[in-house]
Amino acid sequence: MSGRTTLDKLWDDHEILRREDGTSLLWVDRHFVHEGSHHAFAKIAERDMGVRHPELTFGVADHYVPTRGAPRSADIARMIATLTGNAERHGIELFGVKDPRQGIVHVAGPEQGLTLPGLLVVCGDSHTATHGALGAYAFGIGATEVAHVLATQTIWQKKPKRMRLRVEGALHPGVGAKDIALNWISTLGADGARGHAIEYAGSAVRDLSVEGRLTLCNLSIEGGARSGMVPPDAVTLEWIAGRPFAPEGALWERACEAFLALAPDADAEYDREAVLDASEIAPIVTWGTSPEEALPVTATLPDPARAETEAEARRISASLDYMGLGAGRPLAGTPVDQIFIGSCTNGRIEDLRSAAAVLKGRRAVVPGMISPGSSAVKAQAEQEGLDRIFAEAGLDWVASGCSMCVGMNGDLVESGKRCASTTNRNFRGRQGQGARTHLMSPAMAAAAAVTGTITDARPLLEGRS
Ligand SMILES: CC(C)[C@H](C(=O)O)[C@@H](O)C(=O)O
Ligand code: SF4
Repeated sequence: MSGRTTLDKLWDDHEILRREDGTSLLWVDRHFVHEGSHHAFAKIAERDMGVRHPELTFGVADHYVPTRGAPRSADIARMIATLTGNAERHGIELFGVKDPRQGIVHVAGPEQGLTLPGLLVVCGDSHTATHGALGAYAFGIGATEVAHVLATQTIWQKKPKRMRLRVEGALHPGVGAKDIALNWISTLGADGARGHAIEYAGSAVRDLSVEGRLTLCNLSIEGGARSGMVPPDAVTLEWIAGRPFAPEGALWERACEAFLALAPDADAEYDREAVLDASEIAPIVTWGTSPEEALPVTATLPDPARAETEAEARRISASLDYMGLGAGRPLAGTPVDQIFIGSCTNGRIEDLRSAAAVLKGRRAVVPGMISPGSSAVKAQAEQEGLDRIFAEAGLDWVASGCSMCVGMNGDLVESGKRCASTTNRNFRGRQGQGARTHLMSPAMAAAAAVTGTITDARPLLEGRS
């Protein structure tokens, strides 16, 4: 028998039983809920069921929280109140609007030490793969499954195929985790990793900070993967040590041993392998309406006339049309109307530092909003004086939440406006009806702010940290 991958180890540790059809019942160690989980609470209420393990479930207000002042409408306020009510009713600890631990679930969970290596983590949210950056097996689930987890603390799953994505070599300065992710998604396609759990490996991944790994795993789902994971190493342990919910003392020592044992065995076999050369990755920007429609900032836009098939030509035309872009023109230099920095993809402290490195001493020529991924990130950024750099650049520094990533709190991009955004989805209407979204890294969004166009951030970073 060959050795086990990290996924194999986590799967074996959580499998309670396997049905004849190959579906397994898995134990859930950590369950996160947010405002959107209200359907699931309603489902268990209908059947008069309680929450089986409220101490293993944590609630976070994120999708609907106001980033300025009070909620914009009674409906929005009700979404937050419903979460609060459900948490109280079932004895679930909640990081509510005013709690200093509040944040986007995929930022706050890891930050509080609730996401640990070896845990099976679920949430009714597609970007739950983010938590895999710490060596957890984490995936998003639907409302019926959320109800099942609330009622039983278990979930039925078919084991995904195992894929290893190695990124070897060193990234150039000004290129980061977001660029690695958009690079592989544009190469393999938005469906490229379907049915697979990705384990990220290679020297460029090992060299990433945990923040970078969280960004990388966050985008796994945009390439069709069920989950993304970085096997725990010394970087992981150092990042987790001392966080509020992390094990302490002798327990921590024992935990570290167990965490490191989750690395794949040397002879582990994967169903699929892919390799990227880090030195070939440039800052990437999306031009279309799917994260796979992405190109290096130095490239020219595609031309439907040069497409290989008619279907592809139609798809390119439709995307260019929606985005209001001309075929074959350079991507750099495209004027933007506004920028947004934040979200569970790029709202962490390092993201804000890299945006600040570009913005320091410069003025934005278009409006923009910066929403930290959590209240703790906000406090840290303010302690470092990043908020002053943003304010001096003329950008709005607001409270933490999902905000303009999806606009559920009312932070929307107007129809026809073009937004340089550090988020993870550029679907039609994602940031508002008719809104045009270009996904990019925080440094690139900052560069767009100071030039008013899609711009290579690298020259603006020269001589800066
Ligand atoms: C609203 C929520 C359930 C949704 C998701 O599942 O991902 C959101 O977070 C998103 O990013 O589109
Ligand atoms: S920040 Fe965006 S992607 Fe992340 S959970 Fe919120 S809405 Fe979803």
